[in-house]
Amino acid sequence: MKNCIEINDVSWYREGKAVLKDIRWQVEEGQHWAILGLNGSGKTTLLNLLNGYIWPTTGSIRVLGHKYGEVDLREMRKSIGWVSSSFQERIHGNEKAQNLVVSGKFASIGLYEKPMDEDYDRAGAFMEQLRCGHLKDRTYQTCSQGEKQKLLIARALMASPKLLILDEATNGLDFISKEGLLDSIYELAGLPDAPNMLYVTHHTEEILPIFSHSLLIRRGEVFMQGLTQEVLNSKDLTDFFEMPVNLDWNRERAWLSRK
Ligand SMILES: Nc1ncnc2c1ncn2[C@@H]1O[C@H](COP(=O)(O)OP(=O)(O)OP(=O)(O)O)[C@@H](O)[C@H]1O
Repeated sequence: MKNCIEINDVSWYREGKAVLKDIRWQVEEGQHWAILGLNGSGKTTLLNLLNGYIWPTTGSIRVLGHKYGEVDLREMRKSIGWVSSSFQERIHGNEKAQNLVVSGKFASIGLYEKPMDEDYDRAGAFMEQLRCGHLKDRTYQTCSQGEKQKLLIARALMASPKLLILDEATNGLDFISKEGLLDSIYELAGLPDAPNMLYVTHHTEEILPIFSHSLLIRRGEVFMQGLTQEVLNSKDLTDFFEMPVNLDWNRERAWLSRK
């Protein structure tokens, strides 16, 4: 089995302290992982390393078979989709939803190259898949938070990424919108040529059964990693959060409450 991600003994220091320390993590091709960590634990730093926006102080990184340092990162990033709610602020509000999605093919914000009819057809198909096809002629700024997230995922899919990072994708969504988005993410995993997905979240109950593995990060270090069903349990999460918690599995999702 080939590895999609190999992070070997990676540390990243800033201001004399380790923001990430001795990270060892491997994601096999075809696996989908959840990444769980408290605020400031180092998740965004890890994603920045994966995308080559920052460089490890020590250790090595290999993504999709390419060792960082020996590969053109701009080319690499075309294979990595990163959907983050913070990215929403960088979108021109008066962009038409359909054009925003199509622009994902060129991995740029705004349309600079002339798309072809088939690009619009593909964009339309992804929008249908994510149940936001009806928005195609709407401007981005008139879409709700949940609709914007779906458009950004459709946009990321246009580049046919091999790795898709969903970074706090449900931020600001109400219950119905959140569950709708989770349904769409679940369905994405079932598509032929589905990308490997990483799902970064603060909420255990959002970790769908497709995320077979989980990585728990605490204070810049890997606290635990492995099969989600094994990693997510009351005892280990009590240690992880340093607060007594109960974890109940219901409909293959892990619901956390305070003891
Ligand atoms: N360039 C930097 N210089 C100094 N400290 C940094 C730098 N970047 C991140 N940090 C610190 O490293 C820690 C981890 O930050 P990071 O953004 O990776 O956390 P996170 O897990 O993504 O948090 P959140 O869930 O709140 O987004 C934080 O304490 C942050 O202040």
